[in-house]
Amino acid sequence: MNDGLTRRPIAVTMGDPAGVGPEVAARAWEARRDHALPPFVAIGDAATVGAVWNGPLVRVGSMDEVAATFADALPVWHLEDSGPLTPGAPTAAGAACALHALETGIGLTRNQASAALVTGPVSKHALQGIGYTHPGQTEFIAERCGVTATNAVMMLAGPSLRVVPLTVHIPLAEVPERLTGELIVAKARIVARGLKRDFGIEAPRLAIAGMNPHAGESGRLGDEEIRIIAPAVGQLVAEGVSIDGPLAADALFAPGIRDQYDALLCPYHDQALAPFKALHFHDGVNLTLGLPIVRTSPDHGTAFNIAGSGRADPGPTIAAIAMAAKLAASRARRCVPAA
Ligand SMILES: NC(=O)C1=CN([C@@H]2O[C@H](COP(=O)(O)OP(=O)(O)OC[C@H]3O[C@@H](n4cnc5c(N)ncnc54)[C@H](O)[C@@H]3O)[C@@H](O)[C@H]2O)C=CC1
Ligand SMILES: NCC(=O)COP(=O)(O)O
Repeated sequence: MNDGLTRRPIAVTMGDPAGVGPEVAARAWEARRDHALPPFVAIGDAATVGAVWNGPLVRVGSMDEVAATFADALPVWHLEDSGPLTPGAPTAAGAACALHALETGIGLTRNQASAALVTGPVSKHALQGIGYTHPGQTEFIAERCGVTATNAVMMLAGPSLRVVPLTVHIPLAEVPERLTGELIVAKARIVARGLKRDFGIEAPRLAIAGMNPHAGESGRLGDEEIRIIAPAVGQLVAEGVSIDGPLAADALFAPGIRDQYDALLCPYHDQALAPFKALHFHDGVNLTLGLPIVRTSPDHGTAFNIAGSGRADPGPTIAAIAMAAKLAASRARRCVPAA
């Protein structure tokens, strides 16, 4: 990474102040040399880091300051006092701070002050309590970038597996009506493009899981595979996308089968994320394809049950920062336009 664009620091939001976000950001900084992490700035309430971590931190207000201080202290872009803090006990003021941090991180990355955005874990429930209407951070970032929610594609990526939930934060009962051919085609195209542009895979191989047991058993166990998934696969193949399926989801994740593909597309959230976390809970990254900016996130939530106890593993945050830097460098090398 030796050009001006990739030397820009990375913006890391700390998420909900009562969650593990502040401590994993701080512990990622501690691991900066071991993992060759680029300079990054933690965005949120500086007091929340101080409450759970004894290391050196410095308040900054510009990316030049981040670059100048990162070697010796964790740079913190302090936004506001988020009120009395009890780790594990979210508050409305904390949710407001998390949202402010997200807005700030998006702004810094959209205007190219930072090379990439890494978002810390938020409580969707706490955010909704202050009027936030998006299902997650992905859709909010997409909206701020002028991208529709369908075209902002969640991917979970680890060293040995990439998965894409085609529907995300909706009740399971709504999956059959929300899983449409248009959705599958739109997301699969973005995944294929993202694997090429961000991961350098020239001919990506995709597979899509069936929604029902045994991929519907020829219609006996459900007909979404016949009505919706197979025609979408046919359209994608006709367009030149390499995609197999619908395949029985239980076997798709078996070693030797999953390894044949660069990404596995799954009709619903847990179908993708449960096997992914079984393999990559400690080094998995959530990233968003289809955006004009690079955005990654650790693959876990606020972990209120262990916040402040020192037990939170910073591994996923370290992986998210490292992947953000890699993707930003890859886009800079390829001179990918901001669109
Ligand atoms: N990217 C994001 O902002 C995400 C936010 N969430 C939100 O987080 C909240 C809690 O969700 P949960 O389903 O309980 O998931 P969670 O990931 O917060 O916790 C699930 C289990 O994993 C453990 N865990 C999580 N991160 C860990 C870490 N770094 N080291 C060690 N153990 C860890 C927790 O202690 C808990 O036992 C919800 O409000 C949810 O919306 C959930 C997933 C992602
Ligand atoms: N389960 C993944 C998750 O909750 C991440 O959502 P987002 O906040 O990144 O949209």
